[in-house]
Order: sequence, then structure tokens, then C-alpha cells
Amino acid sequence: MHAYAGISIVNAIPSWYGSSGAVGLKVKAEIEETKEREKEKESSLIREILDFFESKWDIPHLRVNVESEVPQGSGLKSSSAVSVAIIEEIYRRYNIEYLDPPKLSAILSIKAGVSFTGALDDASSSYYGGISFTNNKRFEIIEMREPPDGVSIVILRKGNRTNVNLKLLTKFSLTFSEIFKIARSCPLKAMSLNGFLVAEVLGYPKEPIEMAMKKGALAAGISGNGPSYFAVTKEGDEGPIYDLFKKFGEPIITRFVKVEGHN
Ligand SMILES: Nc1ncnc2c1ncn2[C@@H]1O[C@H](COP(=O)(O)OP(=O)(O)OP(=O)(O)O)[C@@H](O)[C@H]1O
Ligand SMILES: O=C(O)C1=C[C@@H](O)[C@@H](O)[C@H](O)C1
Repeated sequence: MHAYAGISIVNAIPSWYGSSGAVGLKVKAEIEETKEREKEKESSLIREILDFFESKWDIPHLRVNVESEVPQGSGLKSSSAVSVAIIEEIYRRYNIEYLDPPKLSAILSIKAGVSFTGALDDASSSYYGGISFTNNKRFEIIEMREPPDGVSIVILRKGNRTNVNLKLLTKFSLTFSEIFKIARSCPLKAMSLNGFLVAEVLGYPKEPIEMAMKKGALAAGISGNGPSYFAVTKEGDEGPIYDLFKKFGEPIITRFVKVEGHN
């Protein structure tokens, strides 16, 4: 099964309220049965998911193959996409019905230590497409919404996040919960506010965001906990932002993904 990478509208770490938009970069996961698992080759997240299923259901040992269009440690929701895709594959293959894949992904991501809040916002957009609004503390999807039409997204993919002090974000919980309220009526505005604040607090350069806005982007920011940047433009207006981002790395142009639903 494939799931989607995503960009942040509101980072949930400070206030537990999060919002994420699915984009057309895919993460595919396939499972195959194996005699022995090679646990030392599994990422902590994959190990947690396989251990969970083996402990609860009588299923064979599995090996997971992941093909991803986004690098790990990029802030582009790779971990949530990998986990919802594996969970869905296992459900389908062994006819298991349990929690919705995004909810189970959130629980197992916390257990695996790869997420603070479980990132239900990321997992929901990754699995269903569209834009998610979630309360991660309550494992609650508040709303799944269609993304805006007629826009393109230019992403500056950067991987291998180095140590950033995510605890600093929690000092700004009130501001982020206000940004979440703004996101409910104006996701594009919230993306930029979130992006500026995340960059400021975590110490990422704000230049790519500021310059993208000056060049006419509708929104720009940092995704997740960084280090990837993105900008939203009117369809057809990507050129100047693409050229700008090219100065900082290898940009890619994509679109929001509409709500597809797997249910
Ligand atoms: N392609 C992958 N294959 C296997 N495991 C992965 C993959 N991507 C992520 N993971 C697992 O998820 C963990 C966290 O991933 P990562 O730091 O990439 O999160 P992210 O989703 O990019 O970040 P953010 O939450 O800021 O968007 C990794 O340490 C690894 O255990
Ligand atoms: O670890 C987490 O809980 C999160 C990480 C980032 O992707 C955030 O964007 C997300 O909202 C929550």
C-alpha cells in the first residue's frame, strides 16, 4: 500500500493540536513472510509495529520493504507514512480489523520513540489524503478537509535532521494553539505563521521562507520539525520560487492530494 508524505500546517508538539496536508510524494511499503526476522536491520518504528502484531495475532514473521520519495528525518512525515502503510498492508493480508491505521500508528509511534504526540495529524493526512485537524492528546481526528484548489507546492527536501531541541517548542504552546484556531479558517495563513515560529524557535534560517513570501508565495514554512522547507504558490507561478529554492538545494514541485479515504 502507499501513503503520502505531507507538509505541516500546525506542528502539534507545542499544543497537541496539529494539522497536516498530504502531498503527492509517495511512501510505499510491502510486506513478505520470512522464516527469521532480521531485527537489527529494522528501524525502531518497523520493529515496534511488527512486534505489536506478532504479540497480538498469530501471524508469520514479516520483512518490510519501504520505497520512499522523501528522505528520513526530513519533517515531511516519512515516519507516519511508513507506519500507516505497513499497518494497512498487514490488516489486508491477514484480514485483521483493529483501530484505524492512523490511530494505531500514533500509539505505536509514541511507543517506538519516533514521535512526541503520536503525530495523528501526519498519520491521518498520510493515510486519507487531504488536510487533517487533530487533537493528538485525545487521539481524535477533528476534521479531514479537502485542500485548496489551483495551488502548487514547491518543496525543498532536506533529510538527516540533526539534534534540534524540540522541548523549546512547548514554551510557545499558547501561540501554537492560536495558530491552530487560525488554521481552521485559513490554513495557508497558519502554515506561514507556524513555519516562521518553528524556524525561529528551532534555529533554522528564515531566509528561504522570507524570500519565498517576498516572491509572491501564498504561504511558506518549515515542515514538521525541519529541516525541509516548502512554499505554496498559485498553479503556474512556481517558477520564481523553484529558482529561489534551487539556491538552497534540490527543490521538487508537487500538489496537495485530495481526501481519498480508505474506509
Ligand atoms: N523510510 C523509512 N523506512 C524505515 N523506517 C522509517 C522510514 N522513515 C522513517 N522511519 C522511522 O521513523 C523514525 C522517524 O522518522 P523521521 O525522523 O524521518 O520522521 P519524519 O516523519 O520525517 O519527521 P517529522 O515528524 O518531523 O515529519 C525513524 O527513526 C525510523 O525509525
Ligand atoms: O512528533 C510529533 O508528535 C510530531 C512531529 C511533527 O511531524 C509535527 O509536525 C507533528 O504535528 C507532531
